[in-house]
Amino acid sequence: MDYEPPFLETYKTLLQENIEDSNSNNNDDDDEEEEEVELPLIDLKRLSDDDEREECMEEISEAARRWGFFQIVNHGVSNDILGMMLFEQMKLFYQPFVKKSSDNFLGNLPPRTYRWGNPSATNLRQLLWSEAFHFPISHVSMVDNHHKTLRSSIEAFVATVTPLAQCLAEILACKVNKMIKSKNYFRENCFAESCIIRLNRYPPCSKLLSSKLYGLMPHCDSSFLSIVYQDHIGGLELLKDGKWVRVKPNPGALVVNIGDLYQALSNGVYKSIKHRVVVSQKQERYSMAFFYCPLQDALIQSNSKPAIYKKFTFREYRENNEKAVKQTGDKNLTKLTYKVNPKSTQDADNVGQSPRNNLACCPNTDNTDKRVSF
Ligand SMILES: O=C(O)CCC(=O)C(=O)O
Ligand SMILES: [Fe+2]
Repeated sequence: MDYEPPFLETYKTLLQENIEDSNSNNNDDDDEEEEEVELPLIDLKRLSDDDEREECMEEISEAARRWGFFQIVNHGVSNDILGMMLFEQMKLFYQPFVKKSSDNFLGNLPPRTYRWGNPSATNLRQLLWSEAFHFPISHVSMVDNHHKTLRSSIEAFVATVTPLAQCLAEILACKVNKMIKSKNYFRENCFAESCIIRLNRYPPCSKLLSSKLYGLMPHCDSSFLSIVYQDHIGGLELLKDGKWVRVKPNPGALVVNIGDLYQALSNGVYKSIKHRVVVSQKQERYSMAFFYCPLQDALIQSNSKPAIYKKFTFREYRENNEKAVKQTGDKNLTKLTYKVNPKSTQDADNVGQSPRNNLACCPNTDNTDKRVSF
């Protein structure tokens, strides 16, 4: 199939060495089957009901504290838009590999808009059995007219998912006592153009390899929060109480997860949880992630005292992530370097301690404020 990236040819040596190695050591540590869990499911329709709104907001906050992950229905992003996105995504990935990987395939976009595998992998775990198109939203307008239905679908998706992300961010903020100084923090710092979208495809993978490599390595997202649409195949796993668990796929819902920026802003109340994607032996899988991010110079500083994290700008954080990936292969170390007291045990694993329900910046305390809607 001419659309598949040449994983086997490109990583031949790495694959041979590591497979021989693991066969002779018989040390496959991932034989154990992970437990499957259902993420807390939140019906956002309840936000429009005066009797249920408060309880629904509380559930969102609780899920973000305890799980760092939850799923939402009646979120306002229509099935038509999601269906169109999936259709466009499949059309894109089914283009021949030589075309997808050529310069200017989509127009005048930066070279790493399309990415696959991991050129710097030194072992199988780093290889990444996946391909992705990664667009800062500010680049979407540069997609040329050969792909205009892709461009218009992304624009329609972004137009509904950005207010959804802002609404969730504001609900989370109002549930942590005095977390941010201004109730307009997200409106002033996050815009559609500061966000990122990533279209993922995970090709099927042979039985021999599928247990030895990842579609996406364990990572935390750098966003405030991420909103993910996935198909029915499954493969997303997250670290829950120190153990990897499989997330039961629900294509009728969107998955929301807390990113590093929100963990820092909430002074560790909300958890940016490590997650990864494992690959299927039989079927390809699609997912689409929207990363709700601020402008590069936005300051991330929790107003809660004592602060667990030093203040930083998003630009600084991203640059340090890039350095950490180059030096150690693991961007997750960046979060630790921002801890005021790296030895302190008070962090995101120690959640649920802070005073709650001060609604000083809650979108609903001011009943005239109806800007947050679906
Ligand atoms: O494919 C998924 O379900 C998750 C994708 C993801 O974690 C990411 O793109 O950061
Ligand atoms: Fe992620």
